[in-house]
Amino acid sequence: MAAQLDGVFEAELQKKITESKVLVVGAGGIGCEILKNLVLTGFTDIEIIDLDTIDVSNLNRQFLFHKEHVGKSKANVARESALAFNPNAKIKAYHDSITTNDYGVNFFQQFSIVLNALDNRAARSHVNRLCLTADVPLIESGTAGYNGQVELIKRGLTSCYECVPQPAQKSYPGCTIRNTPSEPIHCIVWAKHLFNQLFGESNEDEDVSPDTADPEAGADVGSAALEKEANEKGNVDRVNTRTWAKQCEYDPEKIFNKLFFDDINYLLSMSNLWKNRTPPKPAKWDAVQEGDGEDGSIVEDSVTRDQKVLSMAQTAKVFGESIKALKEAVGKLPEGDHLVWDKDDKDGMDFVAACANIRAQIFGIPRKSRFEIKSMAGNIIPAIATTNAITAGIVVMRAFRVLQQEYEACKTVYVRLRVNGRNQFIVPETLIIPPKPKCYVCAAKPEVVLKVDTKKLTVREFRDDILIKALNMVSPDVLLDGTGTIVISSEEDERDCNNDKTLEELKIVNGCILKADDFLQNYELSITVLHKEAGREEAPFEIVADPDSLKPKEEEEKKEEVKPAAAPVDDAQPSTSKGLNGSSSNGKQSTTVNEVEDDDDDMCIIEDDEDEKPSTSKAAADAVTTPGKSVEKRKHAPEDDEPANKKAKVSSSHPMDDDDDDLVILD
Ligand SMILES: Nc1ncnc2c1ncn2[C@@H]1O[C@H](COP(=O)(O)OP(=O)(O)OP(=O)(O)O)[C@@H](O)[C@H]1O
Ligand SMILES: [Zn+2]
Repeated sequence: MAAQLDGVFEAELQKKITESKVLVVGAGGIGCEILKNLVLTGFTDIEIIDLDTIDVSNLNRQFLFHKEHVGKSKANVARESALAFNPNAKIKAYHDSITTNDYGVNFFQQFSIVLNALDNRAARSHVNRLCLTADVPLIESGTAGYNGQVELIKRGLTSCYECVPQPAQKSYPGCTIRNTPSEPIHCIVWAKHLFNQLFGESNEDEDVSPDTADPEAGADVGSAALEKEANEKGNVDRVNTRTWAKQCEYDPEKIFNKLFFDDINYLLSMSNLWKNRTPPKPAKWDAVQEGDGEDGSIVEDSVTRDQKVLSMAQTAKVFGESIKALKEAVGKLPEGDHLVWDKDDKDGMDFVAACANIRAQIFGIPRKSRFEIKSMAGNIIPAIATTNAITAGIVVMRAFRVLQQEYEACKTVYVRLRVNGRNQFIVPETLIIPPKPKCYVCAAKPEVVLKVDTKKLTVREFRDDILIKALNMVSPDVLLDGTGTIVISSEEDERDCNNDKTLEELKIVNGCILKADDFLQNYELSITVLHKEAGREEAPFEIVADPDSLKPKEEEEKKEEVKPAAAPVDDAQPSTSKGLNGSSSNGKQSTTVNEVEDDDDDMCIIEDDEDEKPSTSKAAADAVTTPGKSVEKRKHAPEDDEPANKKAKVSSSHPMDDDDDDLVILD
């Protein structure tokens, strides 16, 4: 590699590049560029993960992929193509989602640096949290059209991805969507919801039926209308939309007439809604088919079909065809499974475009071409290959700085379409933005690492033996981070059904993070779970924590002052993995704990080095205390036990004016 030639990079950087191990998350527009840059600059130990397969629409900018790769795993093909640049590189590809439990804290800890090239918040937040917990620097990047951004996220130094809440995606009031649409986007959102009701994962909030609770309609107007209609016709049995559609075998005519005639008539009966609005005009399948003199021919040419606003008769045909195709697709799935709407899936897109346009016509809203609807439905801002390339270039330049621990040079960078007053189109922030003290993700809060056999420990044992007995909580609530699943609730009975399940059964496995909150004591803990198979002789759990950050058990505090210190663990054993154990409620004790005279101790806490707060499993433990006590520290960390990767201190007084970040500041 050119970059490995002497003189291209300074020797020290070259060495760091060769020795580092990098994870790239996402092999799309930015990910492909990053991978190529890494390989060309001499990185040789790289892992890349992407859950997706290659789509034709990716080929214009994701240049590691070609026509023959369509349908194949992005991560695998990106690996193969990048190896052509440097066959000596070691690249491991995962065709998987980074959010699955296989990629926990242990997985992240192997890397010197993580480079995000993702396209969604959920995955970004997930990687953000894992990198913070694993204390691995993360370079986050993103582009939207001509704009790009590269940002370093480093625990304790910079703000994290979630320090500032991301603006919520625009949402529309349910009543507007269900009852009174006035813009094309309202009809598009309704059509996407309808897709989910009929074929996808239905969600009560996304019901597409007229909304009788609309405050504008006035009390009971809707339900009165419904009763009247039901009495007259005897057929308005509002069963679940999917059940109803299945019952009528997804007959396009019946679905059309229900959605666009019956439901619209029903809306009309809510007369308050139309006092100051143009009322909708119900449409009947037969009448629309006839086309009222319109062109009703099927448009074969896909470009025209995409770009032209079709006639209503043509739209009705697309509606019918797409329902047939989607019915077939859903029929092939196992019972209970559902389709997922994707703008790139022809039938799903046809269905949404057709339904949105039919509804728009009924409400007197301008109809749109399929192409326009696709952009709006997929929230699409066209991806620009050059922005991705520039952004990925900055990502890798930032990676060099991080490897050299020159964090203060890693200010966030923005890529812009037009130059600013200083003639820059690649614009760095003036400061490193520090963590937000109240950030619920990265603000320093007590962290605990729990090593436990997740296949055996039950939720009840976790609550009673670990949270209550060992960590001194009183009435904890516990959430699984990332998914938000409630594992333990302080509300009586709310989650009792979980009690006899193992942690693994609740998807709490290696690397998961639990947020435990005991609001009675204003006591919050972040618990990183590490799975360990406990041998018969071993205690079932082990906790690594900074005892200063744990709440003492108040009444016991005094009583235990005279209690003997913890087990005489050999001072030369600073390891977290030896000799410091807990015991389960069944009273089985580990060998080490047996040495404690007063062996009603449930566990020993391994305390992190004070300077290394907030603690992580990475920090070497250096003292032992007994549980429940307000922590008598026995400091015995020999100097050479300091973790090698102690945080680099960042000097805020570092003179920035001579910043030689040659790539980024273009004056
Ligand atoms: N949870 C995840 N785990 C792994 N990869 C992910 C995850 N979420 C998203 N990705 C990947 O991140 C990449 C983001 O790339 P990009 O923004 O170019 O998206 P794209 O889907 O390739 O393009 P477009 O959205 O413009 O059609 C995609 O390849 C996507 O599959
Ligand atoms: Zn934060």
